[in-house]
Amino acid sequence: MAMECIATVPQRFSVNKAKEDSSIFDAKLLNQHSNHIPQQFVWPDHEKPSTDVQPLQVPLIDLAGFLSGDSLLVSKATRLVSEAATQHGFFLVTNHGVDESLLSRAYLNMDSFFKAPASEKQKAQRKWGESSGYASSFVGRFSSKLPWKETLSFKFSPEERTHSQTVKDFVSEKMGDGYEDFGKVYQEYAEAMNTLSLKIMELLGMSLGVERRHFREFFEDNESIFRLNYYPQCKQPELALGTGPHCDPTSLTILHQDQVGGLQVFVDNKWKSIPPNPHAFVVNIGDTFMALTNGRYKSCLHRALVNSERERKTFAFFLCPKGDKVVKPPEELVGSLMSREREYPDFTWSMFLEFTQKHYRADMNTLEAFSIWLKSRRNF
Ligand SMILES: C=C1C[C@]23C[C@H]1CC[C@H]2[C@]1(C)CCC[C@@](C)(C(=O)O)[C@H]1[C@@H]3C(=O)O
Ligand SMILES: O=C(O)CCC(=O)C(=O)O
Ligand SMILES: [Fe+2]
Repeated sequence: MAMECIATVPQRFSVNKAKEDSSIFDAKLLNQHSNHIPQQFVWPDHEKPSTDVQPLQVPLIDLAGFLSGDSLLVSKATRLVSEAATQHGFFLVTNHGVDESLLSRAYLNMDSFFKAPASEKQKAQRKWGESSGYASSFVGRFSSKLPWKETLSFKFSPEERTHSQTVKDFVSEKMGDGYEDFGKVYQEYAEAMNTLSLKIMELLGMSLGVERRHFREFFEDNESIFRLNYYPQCKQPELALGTGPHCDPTSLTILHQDQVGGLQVFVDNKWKSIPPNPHAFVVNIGDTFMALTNGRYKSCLHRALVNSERERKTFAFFLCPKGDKVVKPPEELVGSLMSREREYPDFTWSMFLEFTQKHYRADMNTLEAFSIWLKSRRNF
């Protein structure tokens, strides 16, 4: 069984809520001036990367086959998704309809941003408590176990709902002239992820035996997060982590990884790798969707390693419901039919997101810690 997200002691944010000082983490400087990484980036022994890691057997779902309506292909896709989502929450999607040239433009633009001077990147500096903007290793947000990465995160809502291009507008507002193409390519990428995620929601709905449109309609007016993960080379990769062990608090993650590799999932008490496949997206269930299925589909522990030879780049699209929507499972997944009592309280994504941005560093226990926090607030 995979290590699904369960309860223990919550982690706290560092006391210092001052503006993040991203100048402390400049990997180029760190890599040039020392053979040792700063102590804040060294993880405890029990969390350091392990070496002898086997690949996880993850099903490859043919999305076009599912959408074709061919009954054999539909039943194969729903069976594979149901098995994977029940066990460890990860599956691969191919024949996804996302244009390969869009992917290559997205990788090219990523290089140009993350290789720019810190002063340029800081134009989009993420503010404390905000989920969008540029952040380098979250210096100032956390005081230890810092991830060896820089990130640029955007809020995304479908244009037909907001009548605005949220990603493109963010780039033009924060970065100004010279970033028109940059904003355009990531607006297009986020829109492609939105389309793909709603198709996957149809597949998930059918695999759970609920109405095909149930979850698609729940997420149509989503308020999602699109994040670029840039993992610089690291001189001591055996001591560091690009992204620490966690379950995604969001609903569904659609990840594209470059050819470097480093994503691992904790299944059957062992870390297992998900090797790169340029033609497929890695899809995983998040905490919020686990709650929407009353615990039937699992949000599981995963992490990202770094290496000393090559930088690593990934795109993570985190599908999230509209912030004020109540997250509760459909009747079919609760009560006598399924003989399952409610696993989690009703909540809204905006409260859960605020919990992860202001009170609790997402790890393997986020949803349980949030449930406890919610109950304590509701008792007052
Ligand atoms: C809602 C979110 C919080 C994080 C980004 C999205 C989904 C994944 C979360 C995260 C990646 C889990 C590991 C810790 C974290 C702090 C990180 O390493 O980036 C998390 C993100 C965040 O809080 O910014
Ligand atoms: O970059 C990766 O391989 C995984 C990143 C991740 O899990 C995340 O950003 O939530
Ligand atoms: Fe993740």
